[in-house]
Amino acid sequence: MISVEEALARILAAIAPLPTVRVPLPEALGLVLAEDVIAREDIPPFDNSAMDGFALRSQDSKERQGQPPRLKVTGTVAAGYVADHAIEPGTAMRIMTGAPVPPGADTVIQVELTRHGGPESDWVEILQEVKPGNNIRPAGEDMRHGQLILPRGSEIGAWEIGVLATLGWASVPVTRRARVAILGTGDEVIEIDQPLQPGKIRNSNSYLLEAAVRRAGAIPERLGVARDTVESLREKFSQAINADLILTSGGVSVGDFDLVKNIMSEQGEIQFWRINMRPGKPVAFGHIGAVPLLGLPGNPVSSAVTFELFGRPVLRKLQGHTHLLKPQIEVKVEDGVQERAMRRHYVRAYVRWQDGKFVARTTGHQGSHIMTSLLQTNALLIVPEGGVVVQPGDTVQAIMLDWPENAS
Ligand SMILES: Nc1nc2c(c(=O)[nH]1)N[C@H]1C(S)=C(S)[C@@H](COP(=O)(O)OP(=O)(O)OC[C@H]3O[C@@H](n4cnc5c(N)ncnc54)[C@H](O)[C@@H]3O)O[C@H]1N2
Ligand code: MOO
Repeated sequence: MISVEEALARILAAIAPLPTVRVPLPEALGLVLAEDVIAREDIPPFDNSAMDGFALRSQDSKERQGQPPRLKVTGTVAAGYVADHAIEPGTAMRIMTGAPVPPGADTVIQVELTRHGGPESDWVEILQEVKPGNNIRPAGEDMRHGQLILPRGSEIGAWEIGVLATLGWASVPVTRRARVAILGTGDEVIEIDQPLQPGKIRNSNSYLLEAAVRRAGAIPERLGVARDTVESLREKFSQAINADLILTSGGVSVGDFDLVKNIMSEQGEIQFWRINMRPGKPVAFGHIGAVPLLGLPGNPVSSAVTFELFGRPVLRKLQGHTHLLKPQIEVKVEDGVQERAMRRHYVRAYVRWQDGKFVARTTGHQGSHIMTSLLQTNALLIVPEGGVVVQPGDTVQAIMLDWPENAS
């Protein structure tokens, strides 16, 4: 049996990022930029007003003999339009937020600091002296033509989409999404819309994995369930040949019908199987032809947990991410973990912030068949190898499943 760290390192070493494609900007959410984004113009593109008010020359805002200066209003510049004349000494123009500053003006005073005769008024009194540049957002203040704005490798979130839209990137070069073939195995496993029969259980793993794959930004394809025969598995694997990753569940342990490993040796190679962890000991990794295959255990909780620990980082690496792993923090375990495991134990828990600390409560019975132990889980507590008991109030490391992956 190898350690979790060694397994992860060996799996990731066998994975390379997928090719680059160009996608429409809205579809780039969650993907990784494949080229540097360099501004091809200044942003803002022109000097513009930060306030609704009046554009004027700052000299004209100075008091005269204790009186506020009174200027002639020569027109209005609305956002989206350009003034058709310049500001001359002693004049001002009404200006709206976002409108280009007219030539001749070097400052803007907000409307609240003026007195005027209404929207059509041809005069305005300036009630406060304003400095040059006041309320003017200069061209290029945000981004300069030629400036590197987002380096390749950046993850595209909603805010990056906003920046790219600002620069007019209607389509974006990204590392493409991974296609993932998902295969259940086992004669006992039936489809979820079938009535239960003696000895049978529903194929929950394929659905859980499909959702988890989609949440990781990849494209899942469920191939159904292979019977416990070499022929059935061969037939299913032949459908997965164009995938970027094959995920199986079940059939990787030592039972008489655990045949996934046999097919891996027949059609590719097994790099390893069995990891010193609970749940999830019989994880297998290798290839079918050139396609990497991650064989997850059949027990549903084992399959869910090992997907988070190995499958998700694989998908992130395939999709060009450099931050692969969820952050770990120290938490205080309110209820403790009494179940002893000789393997490293990943205990499902809910972590909350309370009185200045992270506090965890486990989700109850931790058997690898207890689906309900996955509910209300937002963290995996790491109980070290060797049968360690965690007493109530003890501190352990927790992997925060809902937090974004770390720089690592
Ligand atoms: N003699 C040994 N037996 C077992 C060992 C061992 O070391 N020696 N390891 C146990 C552990 S730990 C695990 S985990 C399981 C993993 O076995 P497999 O990955 O080969 O999975 P199966 O035997 O096919 O199934 C295990 C369990 O999961 C249920 N299952 C399978 N597929 C699905 C599915 N798609 N949806 C829902 N549930 C599924 C299946 O019915 C079994 O109950 O092996 C132990 N045995
Ligand atoms: O590794 Mo198994 O996943 O303990 O149930």
